[in-house]
Amino acid sequence: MGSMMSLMFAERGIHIHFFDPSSTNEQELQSRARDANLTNKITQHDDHASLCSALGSPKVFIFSVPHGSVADQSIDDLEPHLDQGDIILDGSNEYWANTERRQARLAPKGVHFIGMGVSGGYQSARRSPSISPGGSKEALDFVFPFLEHFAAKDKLGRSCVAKLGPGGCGHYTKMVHNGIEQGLMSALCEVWGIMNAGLGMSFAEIADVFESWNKDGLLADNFLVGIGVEICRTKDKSGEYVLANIRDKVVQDADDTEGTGIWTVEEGIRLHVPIPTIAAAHQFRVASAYAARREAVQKSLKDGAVQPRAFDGDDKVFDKKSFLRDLHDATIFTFLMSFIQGMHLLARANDKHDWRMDFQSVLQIWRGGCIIQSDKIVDLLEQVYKHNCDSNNLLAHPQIADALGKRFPALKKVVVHALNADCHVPTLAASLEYYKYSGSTDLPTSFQEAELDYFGNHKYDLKTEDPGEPVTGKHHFEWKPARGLVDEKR
Ligand SMILES: NC(=O)C1=CN([C@@H]2O[C@H](COP(=O)(O)OP(=O)(O)OC[C@H]3O[C@@H](n4cnc5c(N)ncnc54)[C@H](OP(=O)(O)O)[C@@H]3O)[C@@H](O)[C@H]2O)C=CC1
Ligand SMILES: O=C(CO)[C@H](O)[C@H](O)COP(=O)(O)O
Repeated sequence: MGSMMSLMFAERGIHIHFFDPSSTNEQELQSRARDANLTNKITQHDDHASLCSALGSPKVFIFSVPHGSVADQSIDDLEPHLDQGDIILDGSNEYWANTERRQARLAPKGVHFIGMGVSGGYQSARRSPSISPGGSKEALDFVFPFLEHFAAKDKLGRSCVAKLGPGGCGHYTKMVHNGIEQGLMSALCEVWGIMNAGLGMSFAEIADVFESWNKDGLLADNFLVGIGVEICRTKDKSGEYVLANIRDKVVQDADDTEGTGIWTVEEGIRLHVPIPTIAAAHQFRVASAYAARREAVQKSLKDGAVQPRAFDGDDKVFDKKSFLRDLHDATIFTFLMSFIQGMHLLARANDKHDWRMDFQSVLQIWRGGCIIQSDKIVDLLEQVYKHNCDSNNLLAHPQIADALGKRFPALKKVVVHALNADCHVPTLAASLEYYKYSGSTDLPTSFQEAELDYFGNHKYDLKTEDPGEPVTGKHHFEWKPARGLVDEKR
């Protein structure tokens, strides 16, 4: 990412000075710079002192490093050379609280630290990524014209960057982006699995379906659907589909390369915001990482493996064309749920930390250059935020209720068929249940509340009372008095 951004800046006239502790990385960037005829715009430095002495004032740095201690180490190394007014833009995927800790560390020196989410993978980093910066107003004002110039542009030519607010809100927004990303990717792989195993469709046929989805309706121009078409069509030199040989193993959470999905789920739990679609997607891919364990379980199953099968039923009963329409609706439903849950989390964090973010700006950042680009879904959400919505409860908005309500029967049909054929639908099913329980006023949790009161005196609300806020109820029933040995002798 770092070398791609360096090339992008250099290509547009900015002289880049860089440092990387790995000589292999340095040589790679030099070689790419030579290929792009940019060597006069890119200068390598062998230590931080040399790097800093080459820069003007204020010095502006961009980090693109693994999350965790690397940024702390880099700050340790830079600190002796930093002056008041210098700005560090951390373009890594970093935990928002680490960003705030670094801001607090550098503030007494008058050095600004901006948590700057960068999205779109290395292809976007090379051309123009989607950028979500958060930090001090002074530093954001200073770098904004520069970021605006380099950020991705949407269809109307507007930049996909905004001054999001103070503290760690920029990295928080990028974290939520990646949580949503996991929800979308899971939904898409689940419907791909249903088409492939359940409906027996070839990769080429699935590509055609994804292509049609990418042209019209709420999935039009969706980035992940678009690259899905190419993935389903790409063959290697031997003429085999590349996808056909890829193991079902997503490891970047399990090996700690990436933390954003983990932090999103943790934040959902910490802030009491239900994000079941995102959490299910995350758990699914974490489970997928343990391929050897899955094989061991499969061997131990007495009745054979639980593997996805072709759907039963003859063609007269099962209309494939109409089922593909249902799959389309189920995908939209689950995509929408990923966005809604992500936005609920952001709204809660925004309230808690008093970041005063503008959610329309967040949506604008996601319009171009990033992985969750879903222009039509963002159009819908933008309308919702324009018209007086409760940002903590988007499901109650009439336009969201309409978009989900009319697709719910299709999602239900897809999940039922998938369950019957043992196809995998963790996020589709989680979205379905979330919809059901979020809109129900008759949950079986009354029984759970009774059990809690029975054994723990946890108290409850009465049905006749106002639904109220999530605070402890006023009522306790003495279901069974606590009795000791003394009581038994009586
Ligand atoms: N890949 C992607 O699609 C995206 C990645 N990101 C984020 O961008 C950041 C970079 O990702 P990516 O480019 O994929 O990862 P890479 O591993 O390719 O790059 C990370 C770079 O940091 C260097 N590094 C490691 N340790 C240190 C250190 N102690 N001091 C200085 N540099 C160090 C690495 O060197 P070495 O190779 O020697 O370890 C490498 O050059 C990450 O935070 C990632 O989450 C954000 C958006 C998209
Ligand atoms: O940040 C990114 C895109 O926006 C990176 O591609 C990242 O590797 C995605 O990781 P994950 O799916 O684990 O969140």
